[in-house]
Parts: sequence; C-alpha cells; structure tokens
Amino acid sequence: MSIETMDPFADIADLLLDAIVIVDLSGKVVAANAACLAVFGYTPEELTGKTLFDHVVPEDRAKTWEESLLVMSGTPRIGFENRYIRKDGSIAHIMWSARCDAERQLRIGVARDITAKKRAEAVQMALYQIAALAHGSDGLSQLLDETHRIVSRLVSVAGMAVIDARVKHRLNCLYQSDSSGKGAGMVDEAARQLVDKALQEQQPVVSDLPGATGGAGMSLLAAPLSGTQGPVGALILKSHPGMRFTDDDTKLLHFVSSQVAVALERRWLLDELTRSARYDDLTGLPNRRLFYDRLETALSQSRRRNSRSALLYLDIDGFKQINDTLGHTAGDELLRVLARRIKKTMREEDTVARLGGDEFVVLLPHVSTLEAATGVAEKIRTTCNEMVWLDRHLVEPRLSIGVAIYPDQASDATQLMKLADQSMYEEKRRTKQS
Ligand SMILES: Nc1nc2c(ncn2[C@@H]2O[C@H](COP(=O)(O)OP(=O)(O)OP(=O)(O)O)[C@@H](O)[C@H]2O)c(=O)[nH]1
Repeated sequence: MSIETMDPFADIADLLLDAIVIVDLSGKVVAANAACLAVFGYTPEELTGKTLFDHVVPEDRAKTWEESLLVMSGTPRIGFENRYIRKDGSIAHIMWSARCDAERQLRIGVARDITAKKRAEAVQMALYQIAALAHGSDGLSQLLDETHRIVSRLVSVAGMAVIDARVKHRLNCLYQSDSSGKGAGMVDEAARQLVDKALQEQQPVVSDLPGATGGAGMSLLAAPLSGTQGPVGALILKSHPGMRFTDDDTKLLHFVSSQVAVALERRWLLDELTRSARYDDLTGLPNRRLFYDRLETALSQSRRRNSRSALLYLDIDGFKQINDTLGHTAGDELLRVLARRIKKTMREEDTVARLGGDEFVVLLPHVSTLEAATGVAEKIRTTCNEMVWLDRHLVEPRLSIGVAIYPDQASDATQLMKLADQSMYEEKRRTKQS
C-alpha cells in the first residue's frame, strides 16, 4: 500500500516538510512520505515494513505507547510530543497530529520536527535553572544531582559524571550516575583520557565507542568546566547505546558547562567559607565556635540522660620558646603533630578542638567518672610526650591538662570551661615549681 493509492493529495505528499507515517495495527510502517528522511533520518523505503516505535528514545516509550492506544481507540489527537533517535544517532523532537482509519485498520500520523524550538526552549530553561542552582543549592551533592537532571532534559544521556580537576594531574570524581541509578565505573581509563584531552583543548571532545560483543556502540563526551581562574573540572556524558552526540550537542554542552563551572565554583567557595568558619585552618580541628556548639549539645544530652560529660583543657608547656628558638614554622608543625596525636588517642564520638594559640580542648560526651576522664588525660599526655623532630631538632613536647566534669563540678558550659582552664593552670604552676 502506498500514499498515492490512498490519498487525493498524494502527489503533493512528498512536497510537505512534515513527515507522514501510516502504520498498521502492529505498528509497522505501511507508507511514509519523503520528509521522513529529514525528520527521522530514514527514507520511506527504509521505514516501510519496520516499526517506528523502535526508534523512540527509551524514556518516551511508555507515553508513546499510551498515545498510540488512544489514537487507535478512535480519538484524533493533535499536539502529542515525543523524541526519536535518528539514523545518525541525533535526537528528533516531534509533535504529532494523528488519527485512526478504523475501516482500513491503520493509524495515520503527521510528524512535525520541533527539535530546534525545543532545544532553544530547553537551553533557556537550563541556563535559568543552573543560575538558580549557583545561588540556591543546599550543598554540593544537591547541586550535582540537579545538574544531572537539567543536562538530561537538554541532551538524552544514559549517564553523567563530574570531575574535580582543581589539583593538576589529580582528577577526582565528584559524581557519577547512570540510568540504572548507580553509574559506578563510568569514569574508567577511557573517560579519564577524554577528560585530559578536553582540558588540554579547552573544548568538549567526543569519543565513539564500539558496543560490547557486537552490540550498539555509544558516545562519550567530555566538556571542560572552565571557571573564572581557569579549568576546574569536567563533565562526562555517556549516550544511550546506539546514540551519538552531535555537533549541536557539543556546542550546547560547551555553553552549558561554563554555567555549571560558575555554579560549582560558587558552591566550593561557600563550602570553604562555611568550613573555615567552623574549623581551624592550621590543624583542621573544629575551632572554638564549633566546639561550643558541640559542648552545649553534649551538656543538654547529659541532662536528658542523667549522664556525665567531661572537658579536658590542654596547653603546651614552653611553646613560646619553641617558636622563639626554632621559628614559627616549627611551632606550627608542633601544633599539627600534637593535634594529630590527640585526635588519634580519642574515640569517634569525642571532640578535639583548637581554641587558638597552643590551647586545645577535648570533650568527652559520655564519661562515667572524674577518674575515667583523668585516665583519658593521662593517655593523651603519654602519647603527646613522644619525641618529635622539628627543624632537625628533637623536641619532647609537654602538656598541662586540666579536667572538669559535668554536672558534678559545674552547672553549665561556661562554668565547666572555667574550671577546666583553672585546673590546667594549677597543674602548669605545679610543674613550673617542681
Ligand atoms: N607557631 C605558632 N605559634 C602561635 C600560634 N598561635 C599562637 N602562637 C604563639 O604561641 C605562644 C603561646 O604562648 P604561651 O602559651 O603564653 O607560652 P608558653 O611558652 O606555652 O607558656 P606556658 O603555657 O606558660 O608554658 C605565643 O608565643 C604565640 O605567639 C600559631 O598558630 N602558630
């Protein structure tokens, strides 16, 4: 059966810019006009006898199936939209006008190619959403999840990964997810090499990979994330099997990735500001502010559970002299070494913090007695006493440690801190006198 024998307008069917596709009950194409080549990438001859549904992008198959049932039930439909994989692997966005011919048991559809319009709308929307993300996301993982969603609305992708390339020659995978929801292993050697190339060339690069055991191949695309100070990372996109990223996709992703880079840089900056507001830069330990938060939490838990918390106040003996004789850098190194040693001695639930200068505090949120807390202080003292090399000098660090326990000795955080501090100074005085 052909259009010529069925339609009074048959002789003009091939002049139309829209594709006409007539399928039978099983969905097989029985006739198609010449525009199918421009719209779907297949000639009428190539489509005839085949099922057009097989070319629908996987995500649109369920709704396309429901739509075809509606049409076959006798409801003429105008305006249904779905996407097809063209012969060259690119994606065609289609708007359909369809009805059924009940007498001949056929479905007649007119397909309008709205790819360009869809893409323009999608780009506009994506840029708006990414800009909003830069200002509004709650954290890095939310930013990356949302970026994945936005990019997949723009380009049909089976998986996406984001690489942090801020440290030269050390690519760090920040995110990877594929349509199965896992994506582990997406960033393999081939993907890393592609990222290197994209970073070097400062533009997106595509690599077409053959399918495993003769199956359909797919494309990998790596787009550099160029921040205000230079390249900060890369986006990796994996196509669905049988699809290829086109030049249009590449151009689009070049543009989009620069917006993603801005959003990422902003997120990193915010995270860094948040981190440095709560952590000590030199040792990486919680700072005074974070420590007070944790102390208040521990004390309110102690009140609720009728349990004890202990506070240890630590100060390095003769630290000024180390600075004065070995230099400030050696002093810094000693602070870092002792921070590591104290931390290593403690349990996960305990908090070790640096208050500033050579003063550290340790919070034991669950402790049975003052003696138990004093035992912990002795363990810290022994560990910290071990000799350390500082600027080619062997130094034996000494700590003065004060211990106070809640609620036995203090009724709130301020009082507890004061007591532990006093107890530390008493010990320091005793040590100096002896
Ligand atoms: N290297 C280094 N030194 C610091 C830092 N912050 C404070 N200091 C120095 O740490 C020293 C602390 O002084 P003190 O605790 O009074 O001196 P100390 O010699 O330990 O005296 P005692 O505690 O009585 O034994 C001062 O010399 C500060 O300049 C820092 O981040 N790095």
